[in-house]
Amino acid sequence: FVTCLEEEKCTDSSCGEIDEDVIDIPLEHEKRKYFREGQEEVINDEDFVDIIDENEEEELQFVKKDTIELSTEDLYLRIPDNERGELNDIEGEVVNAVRDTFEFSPLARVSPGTVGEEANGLNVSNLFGDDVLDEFENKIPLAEVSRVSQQTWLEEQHIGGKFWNRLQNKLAKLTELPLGVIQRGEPIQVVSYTAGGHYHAHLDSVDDYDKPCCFQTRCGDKENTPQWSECCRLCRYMTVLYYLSDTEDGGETAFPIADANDSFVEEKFENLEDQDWYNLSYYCYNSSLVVKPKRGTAIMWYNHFVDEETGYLGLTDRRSHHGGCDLRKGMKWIANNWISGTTVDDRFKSSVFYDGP
Ligand SMILES: O=C(O)CCC(=O)C(=O)O
Ligand SMILES: [Fe+2]
Repeated sequence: FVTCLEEEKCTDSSCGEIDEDVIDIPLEHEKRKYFREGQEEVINDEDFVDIIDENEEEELQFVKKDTIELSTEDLYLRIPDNERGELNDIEGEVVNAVRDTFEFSPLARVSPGTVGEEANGLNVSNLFGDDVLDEFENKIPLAEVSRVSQQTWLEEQHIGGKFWNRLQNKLAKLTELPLGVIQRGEPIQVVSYTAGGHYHAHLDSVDDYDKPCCFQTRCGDKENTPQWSECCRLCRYMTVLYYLSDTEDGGETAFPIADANDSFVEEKFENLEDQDWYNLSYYCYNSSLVVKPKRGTAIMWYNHFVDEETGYLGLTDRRSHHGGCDLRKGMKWIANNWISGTTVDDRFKSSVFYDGP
């Protein structure tokens, strides 16, 4: 769809020429405000947001924290446990598609053969696989390795258009962003951890404003640009993280400085070396927000501020640092659904992940 929200930004004819997948939507919206201001608020029943899918009359609800360990109630949502709930679909269709691929022993996880391997039509990678190998050769403790996990990218073709569309519609309602914003985002990333696995605190997005957004960029002659490419920067406005499994022991998602005020954030970064608060193998439970994975639930948060002048993607919010704590037993499965945001200058640039209807 085409949106020309502010008349003066385009003439009638330039609007007419814009491809259907080009989006011009400032990012400010109700849920974000609710999130930012919600820290101090008591959440009443009537504040809960019901999101009804017009076609299927399913609903998503924001729920209170009685089912989970959370210090901030309003950023948690639960998808109903009914038999055909969205995440049960993900559990069935997505996880089954990749489960065989991911069933490596902890040792296989760091053997060269598993790095960038193709299996069941999916590319599996150990992110920082080579680093992990180096670390192992140098006998550096697992706790010092920033990420120990496996991940793969799921696209529409892997799980089918029907499911993909339903999920995107749900996300649009959930995030209160236009469907077009959801559609131009990256594929879904499925991540699994075995015992000892973790991902130390990090930002999902970056502030490297010399580079264009990866979701809008083709590097060299590549069809689209890998999310980790050097030529571009991640522009992940929001993260929606689905829990595809419970965890028996450990494996929480931690936000070490989620509730920090500005000066506290500065302090945390000034003394980073001393404090090492981002090392979740050691400091998971010092975090200001710790979420215990529960299958069929999801959390979402904002990685960026909205630029106050333009209403488009602003700087990253360092309070959104987060990661996965050490899993001590069994397996943990999650999926990341990143929602891309564009800067004002690139607002008419299309996404490499979406060709339009
Ligand atoms: O495993 C988790 O709970 C967090 C994962 C994460 O932050 C990521 O994959 O970017
Ligand atoms: Fe992350």
